[in-house]
Amino acid sequence: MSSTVVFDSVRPTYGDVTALDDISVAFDPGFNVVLGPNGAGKTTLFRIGAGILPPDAGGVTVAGIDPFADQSVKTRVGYLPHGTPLNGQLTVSENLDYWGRVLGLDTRTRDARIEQTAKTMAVDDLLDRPATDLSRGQRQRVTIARVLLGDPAVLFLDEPTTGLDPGAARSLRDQLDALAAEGRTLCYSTHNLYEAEQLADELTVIKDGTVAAQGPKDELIGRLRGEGAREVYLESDADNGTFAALGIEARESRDGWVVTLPEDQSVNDLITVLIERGFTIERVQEEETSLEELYGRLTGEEEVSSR
Ligand SMILES: Nc1ncnc2c1ncn2[C@@H]1O[C@H](COP(=O)(O)OP(=O)(O)OP(=O)(O)O)[C@@H](O)[C@H]1O
Repeated sequence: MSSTVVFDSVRPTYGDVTALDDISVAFDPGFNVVLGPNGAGKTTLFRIGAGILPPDAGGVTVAGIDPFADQSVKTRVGYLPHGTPLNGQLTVSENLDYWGRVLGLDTRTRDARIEQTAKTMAVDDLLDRPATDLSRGQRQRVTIARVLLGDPAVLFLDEPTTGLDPGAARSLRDQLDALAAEGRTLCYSTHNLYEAEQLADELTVIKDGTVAAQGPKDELIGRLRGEGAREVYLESDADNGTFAALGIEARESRDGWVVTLPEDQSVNDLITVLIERGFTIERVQEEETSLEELYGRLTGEEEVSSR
């Protein structure tokens, strides 16, 4: 069964604030990274998908079912809110057991799932520790083990690596990557463009309650690369007069030229013209367009990216 999540023209409001403006967007199995400035509407979208916040208009389906009409959503969909607390008075195992009860799992299933998810998230050696003793990274792994208890096909994870040190964040990302590779649908919000670039199969950028862009990560960045003027380094014996005659801005750099290609001109066209005029081209290097640049163009904002 496909575990695709489909939002169809959803419009949630908080009082007179319209958090999302008739958004239609779908998330397929794999790693879906959702980016957007503070207040863009990411958390709101996840809360709707998890069947927690009913929209005022529009609808959502998870694997074809309406999460607001069908209680099986509790085990089909896992939701990790930003800054999820654990009960510090209880051990890790008791926290997981409590959540298993909330999900309605029977004792045998609960025990089996606790053992399995604790292993998956590498917290099996922490089961008897009081939750209050855990480091932030350990706590975050336990909360994700908790989200996995119902064996959900769809996971909404709201900024799960915020506040983790680089090592803890990396190991958590590796574990989440493995979950996506199993065929689950991970919807993952972050403000960290480095991890978005590392993890995403599909990128969605939300701005002011609308979808500014969505697509496979490489395709989105590639699309941007084809837009606007861009710089290309050419190692060539061509001279400035030639570039000027072609109407192309160029400045000398190292053993060649940095040329600014207009939007409507391809590198191949330029190379062809230069070769026709008898010049040699030793090397061509196009500027890489980064996700940071894409994000900046789509949202008009600079995002802080912490590695
Ligand atoms: N409980 C609430 N009551 C009133 N307005 C809210 C509430 N929750 C969110 N909003 C508003 O809805 C909009 C979307 O907020 P949301 O939390 O979904 O954004 P976000 O993209 O997750 O932001 P962040 O990156 O800061 O977590 C914002 O304008 C926010 O102020």
